[in-house]
Amino acid sequence: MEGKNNAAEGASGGGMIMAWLNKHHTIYSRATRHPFILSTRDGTVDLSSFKRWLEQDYIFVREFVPFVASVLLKAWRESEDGSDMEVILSGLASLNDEISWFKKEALKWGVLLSGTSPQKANQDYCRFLESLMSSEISYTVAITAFWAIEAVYQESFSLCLKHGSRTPAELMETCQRWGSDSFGQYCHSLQMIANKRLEKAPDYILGKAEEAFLSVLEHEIEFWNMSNGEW
Ligand SMILES: Cc1ncc(CO)c(N)n1
Repeated sequence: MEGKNNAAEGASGGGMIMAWLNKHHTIYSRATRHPFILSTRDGTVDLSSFKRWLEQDYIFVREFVPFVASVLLKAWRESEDGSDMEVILSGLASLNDEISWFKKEALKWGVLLSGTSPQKANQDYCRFLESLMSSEISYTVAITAFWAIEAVYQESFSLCLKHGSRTPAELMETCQRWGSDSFGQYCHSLQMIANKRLEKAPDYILGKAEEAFLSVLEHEIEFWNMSNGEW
């Protein structure tokens, strides 16, 4: 029988992704416990870093939309499971809300979004996203990268909401956007989809998916570095 395990495995966080998270624990922690996040949690974050992050992430999210659309298209073409599309579509829909949120937040901080250009780390990350949009990249690799991109933000910002954190009140909305339980649920659904695909994937696809996962982590670290003004 096929599909005997998914619910149980997902619930225990098993599968290939859990294996990778263990294997690549060090770099994963560098992406999810970056000094930028730790200083947000401790309330010592430099507000000019936060503003730089806000301005740059707005540019990133606009580029992220066509990437997610490309994953949706691949799901439609390659997945037999109709529920994959619904999860990806919900992600795409929430990006619409997110873009409005960035504009509102920028206004609050006096950050001008119209005249800004992407810094190098952002450009590199966006170029990487573009490479994943190619029709030559399989759904399995694309959904794995998509999960990783969302998971890094979830894991990072949820740290700033944990008991005992001293996140400044004016940064709470940002942390809740990605650190909330509902965003966590969504990431969990993406993880289950990715695991289900990886389970059936041939070795060469597994290799490419692992490589994409690691590239996401490297780009995320560079993105935080850039926000902190270290470039
Ligand atoms: C750089 C970056 N990574 C991940 C996310 C999550 O959507 C984001 N908004 N920005």
